Amino acid sequence: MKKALTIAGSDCTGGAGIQADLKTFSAHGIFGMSVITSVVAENTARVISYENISSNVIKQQVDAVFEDIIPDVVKIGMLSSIETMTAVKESLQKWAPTLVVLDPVMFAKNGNSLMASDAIDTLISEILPLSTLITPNISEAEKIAEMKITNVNDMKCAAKKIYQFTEVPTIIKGGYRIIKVTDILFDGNNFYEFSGENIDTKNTHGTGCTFSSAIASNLAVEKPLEDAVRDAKNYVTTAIKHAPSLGKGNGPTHHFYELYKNRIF
Ligand SMILES: Nc1ncnc2c1ncn2[C@@H]1O[C@H](COP(=O)(O)OP(=O)(O)O)[C@@H](O)[C@H]1O
Ligand SMILES: Cc1ncc(COP(=O)(O)OP(=O)(O)O)c(N)n1
Repeated sequence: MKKALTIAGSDCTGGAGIQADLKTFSAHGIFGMSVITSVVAENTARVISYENISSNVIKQQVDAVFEDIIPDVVKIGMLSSIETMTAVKESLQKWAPTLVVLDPVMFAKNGNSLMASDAIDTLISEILPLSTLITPNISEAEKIAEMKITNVNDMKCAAKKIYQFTEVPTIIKGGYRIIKVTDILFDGNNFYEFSGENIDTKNTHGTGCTFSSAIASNLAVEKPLEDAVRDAKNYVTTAIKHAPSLGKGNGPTHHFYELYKNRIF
């Protein structure tokens, strides 16, 4: 069985963060493991507060995983402070995982910040270059590439710019922010466009976490990058389409629709 590790924050309502990542790994038949960086008190409507786990405990969690069960892929989500980023950087340098999918989480969909504003430079200089794939949404890509993105051409320009200073393939998620739900991948040589059905729904809590974990799962089973992204796109589209409509805000998606669609409850 392939194994995946997520290094991310905990969403107590289960739609995003560590919880979404573990559900996505499981839905792909991957053994999931987790290192918690931050505990977030959040729901589908708001982020109430969060508290970061100490650097020591983050590093010890990573050591505990790697000295026993070596993951085939690492997915990174919420790293909210410079201290957290430094701890994760040191752990990655120590254990040198071959595949690292980085979702550079900065804000929750409801607009609440999940990363300190003084940490972005550290993210760019210390964490981005240690990744094998970066998966920003439009606003994250705007901050990393330092440019405004309003259309697919801007997405391409930003993905190329990020590649130029990181040498890491980058996929920019169009999500609901661009008219068409198109995601753009630049792998250093070519651009790839992934378009999916645009679902008119508010149930998109954790879509970024789910998408990047699905890509990580597909890379763990050695799918080529383009196939890994295409299959992850189909997975997240299905998960959004069949969301269970929970909560008062942006509800979570259905991570297990394909497994349970024929089951009568
Ligand atoms: N309403 C939607 N219909 C279909 N796909 C969507 C929708 N919203 C987001 N997606 C897809 O979900 C994935 C995650 O994107 P996004 O929601 O932008 O990430 P994030 O949660 O990081 O902001 C992308 O593949 C995006 O195209
Ligand atoms: C603990 C935690 N991590 C990440 C996020 C952001 O998740 P994302 O997939 O970008 O989706 P939204 O939550 O923004 O809908 C989070 N909310 N919590």
